[in-house]
Amino acid sequence: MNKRPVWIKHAAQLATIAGGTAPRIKEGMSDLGIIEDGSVWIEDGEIRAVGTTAELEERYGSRAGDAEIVDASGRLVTPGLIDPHTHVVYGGSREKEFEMRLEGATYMEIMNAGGGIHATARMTREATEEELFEQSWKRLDSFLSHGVTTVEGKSGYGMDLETELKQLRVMRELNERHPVDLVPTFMGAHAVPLDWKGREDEFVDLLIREMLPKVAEEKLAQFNDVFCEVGVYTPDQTRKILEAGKAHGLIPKIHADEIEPYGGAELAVEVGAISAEHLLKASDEGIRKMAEAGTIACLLPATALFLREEAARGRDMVDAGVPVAISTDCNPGSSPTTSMTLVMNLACISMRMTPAEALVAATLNAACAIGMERRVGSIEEGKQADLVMWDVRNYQELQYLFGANHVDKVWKKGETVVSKEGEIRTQFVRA
Ligand SMILES: N=CN[C@@H](CCC(=O)O)C(=O)O
Ligand SMILES: [Zn+2]
Repeated sequence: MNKRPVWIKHAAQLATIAGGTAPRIKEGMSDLGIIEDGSVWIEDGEIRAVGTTAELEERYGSRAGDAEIVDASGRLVTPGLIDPHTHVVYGGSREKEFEMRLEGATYMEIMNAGGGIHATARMTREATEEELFEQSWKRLDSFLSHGVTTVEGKSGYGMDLETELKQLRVMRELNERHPVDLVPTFMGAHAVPLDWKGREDEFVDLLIREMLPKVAEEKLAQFNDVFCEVGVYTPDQTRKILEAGKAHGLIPKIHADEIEPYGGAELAVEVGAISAEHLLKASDEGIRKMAEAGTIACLLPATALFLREEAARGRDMVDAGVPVAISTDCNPGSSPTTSMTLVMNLACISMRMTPAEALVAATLNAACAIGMERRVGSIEEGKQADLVMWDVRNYQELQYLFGANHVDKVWKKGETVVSKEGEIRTQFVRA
């Protein structure tokens, strides 16, 4: 824990996103609570005060000598970004499938032939806990370097009790030892294991009978997710798994309407899911129901890009009143990226969300999608001091200068965990 307070001063724009813990909808998604010449006082890992630099001078000026002072002149400061949907703990890599897809194979063809999720499951089963820990640690470092301070992670590359528990235990240890907060989700129903093909209902029963109770007993997950998709789990099987999870205190999430329209958005509402993920093919009725119920749409535009699919209808969802969050979906098959900045850029470019909406979707609404809204997602007194200073002047520039990493500094619980000062060593000399 940083013993000295940190005083961030003179931010050109401090995007606080302050004002309540409910997910933002409609115009609320454009309200960034910007303070110009903004200032934040951080102490004991918490945000203690937020205001203009002049206001904080009055309150803390006498203590300036005790503090580490950070001059944020000309820069944007935001809450740490939050990634509410990842498959960050996995073994191996699938770059050959990427090539196969470019040569014409589809994602589902590769998976049905025993590749895809099954290939990663084989590599994850073979990996030791130490190997998974080390590989995933590096990915969490990469998230941090992109300004992401909280990440959700799913199991699902085992689909047998032993490997599911192994993935979840690795996540627990990462959460304890890595600065990033890692929020765990059980996803034993990520695919139908190859040796259970044709006996899907029996596998669902096994998952409910053996896996869910063990995961719950060891308190290894907060959420329960299912890949509800044509050729994977039907809506009925999904409902059964999620209802059983609820009885163990696990909150439902659904990979819904990703490849084919399948009533996944409607089912998310019916089972009281906190969020529905993907939604590329969600129906108008599903979107309407999600808006009515306040179910969060977790949209994954980098996945759509990487699979060369049309992105979800982010603009329509925001306009319909659905609370929208965005995420990398970091995984080895459909989105091997850790860049939430790219995801924000794509939210604007592929889904016609505005720069402000994209930032809310990657902070407060993302926090709400994983039940972390009381601790993170905005810059407010009492919240965890997770912040990013960006080398851009305003929030529009962050989305406009796309494809680059503009992170300058990242604080996690008040500690500097990324600092790019002096990283580039060229020297500009005017001719
Ligand atoms: N669609 C299902 N699951 C993951 C992909 C997992 C993989 O291909 O390894 C997703 O969310 O995109
Ligand atoms: Zn996913």
